[in-house]
Amino acid sequence: MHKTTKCRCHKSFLKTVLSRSFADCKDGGGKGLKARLAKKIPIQREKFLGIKCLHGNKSIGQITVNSVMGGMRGLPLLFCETSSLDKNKGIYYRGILLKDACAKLPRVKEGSQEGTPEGCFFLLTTGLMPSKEEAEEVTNEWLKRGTVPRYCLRMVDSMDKRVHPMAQLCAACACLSSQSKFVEAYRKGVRRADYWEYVYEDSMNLCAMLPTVAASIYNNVYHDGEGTREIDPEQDWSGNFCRMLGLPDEDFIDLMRLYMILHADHESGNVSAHTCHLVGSALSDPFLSFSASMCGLAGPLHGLANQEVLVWLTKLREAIGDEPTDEELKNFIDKTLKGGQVVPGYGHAVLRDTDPRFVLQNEFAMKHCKDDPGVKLVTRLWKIIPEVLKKLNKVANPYPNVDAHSGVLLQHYCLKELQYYTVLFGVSRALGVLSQLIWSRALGAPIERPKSFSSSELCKFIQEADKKAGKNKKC
Ligand SMILES: CC(=O)SCCNC(=O)CCNC(=O)[C@H](O)C(C)(C)COP(=O)(O)OP(=O)(O)OC[C@H]1O[C@@H](n2cnc3c(N)ncnc32)[C@H](O)[C@@H]1OP(=O)(O)O
Ligand SMILES: O=C([O-])CC(=O)C(=O)O
Repeated sequence: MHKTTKCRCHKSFLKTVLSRSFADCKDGGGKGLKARLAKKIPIQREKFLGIKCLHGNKSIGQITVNSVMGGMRGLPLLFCETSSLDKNKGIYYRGILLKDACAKLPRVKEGSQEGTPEGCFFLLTTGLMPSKEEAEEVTNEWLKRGTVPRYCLRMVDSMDKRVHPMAQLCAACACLSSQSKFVEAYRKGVRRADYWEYVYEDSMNLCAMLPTVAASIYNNVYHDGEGTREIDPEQDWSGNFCRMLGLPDEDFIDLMRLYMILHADHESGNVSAHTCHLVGSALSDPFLSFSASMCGLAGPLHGLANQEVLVWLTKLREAIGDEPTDEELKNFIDKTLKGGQVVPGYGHAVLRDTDPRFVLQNEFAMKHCKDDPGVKLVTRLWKIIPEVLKKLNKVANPYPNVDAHSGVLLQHYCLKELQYYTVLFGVSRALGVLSQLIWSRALGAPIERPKSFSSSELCKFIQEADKKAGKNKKC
């Protein structure tokens, strides 16, 4: 928000601005992703400013003691242009239900049955469904920008194999910060209104480089550094990534395209997106902001849950085999719960039904590998685990989330190394959190800094509120 322009807004002008919808400017301006953004950003900036000037004092929620002590769950607090989560229907990318977005994204590669993550990035950033040519343009941009600087690869190559692949990803992305165009421009005193252009450049470069960085981590940890780092200009982003992982099977590349689209964005309150936004709000560059975001994704209650699911399924299969009875499954789940552990891949902070990202992966599995024992087991557990969790009478959402399915699909296509799975999630999440970061800088979002309370301050607050309400209890 630009303070100097705040007071000069004319109400009638602002009202006109607010009546325009984001999709109104379909022509988008010049060709290419950046030109389209350059055309849209001033319009959205006026709208953002207009909302703040005209309605800034309106209340849209209430803060309770639970909000402060309960992880801010459910508080309507954050701004997010790229996607929005409905607790029952799941995520909408730019107003389009994920399932429909997957269906509509253009199929770019001949023979491919899935859209491309590059097209998804175009959708998330511009708010427009790309044509085939526009999705291809992003692919070509990323092919041009994909070379990773030697010093970064040298650092990755020097990592001990015992360092978790997610810790390696965080380190590699932080080290790329020295490439930042944003840092360079900031040092030269670039105008605040132009920050977004440099954040855009960094974000495009980071997305382009991620497959090589991620595949190098994989090959170093699991294949003694064997494997190519060459980018093939005939392949798209996912094709190159799979080739570098040594898994060039066409169906697997299609799975990766789908996977990268499904895991990209989940509005801005989840741990990885919020972290990227928070760190970016201090004007840390996109490489550092993304690195911080990945530190959050690496937690077992968030992205690492997909690794935990496979660990849990492996233990289950070792204990009761590939085709256990329902009773045996229920007993195994009970044992997990009695051991004080959560059932990984189940539950969600916001969703209250089966995660559509789980369903979309299951649909892929039914098409390509329905007889795989892991897939069959995950499909059966989808019915059984909720029955058990419901009986606890405390789990807000007993249904599977995105992480409950991905592992068995990766196993089917021979990507067996569980500790690597969250890196794939991270590569995908870059598309969403970096799109959000471009928009945060484009709209001039300020530094994030909520107020905190100590327990005695909270008690004082409660006593005062009780006094006002005529009660007189001690905290
Ligand atoms: C990409 C993603 O991040 S999707 C989420 C991935 N994470 C997982 O799959 C891990 C397993 N799930 C969980 O731990 C939780 O469901 C979370 C972290 C996702 C959400 O947490 P919350 O919003 O606190 O869930 P909720 O309000 O339902 O929690 C209420 C209680 O149910 C428990 N609970 C929630 N989910 C589960 C589960 N899958 N298994 C067992 N218990 C659970 C909580 O631990 C909590 O118990 P407590 O009161 O004794 O502390
Ligand atoms: O929305 C959340 O809190 C977690 C999640 O599913 C995601 O980030 O994909």
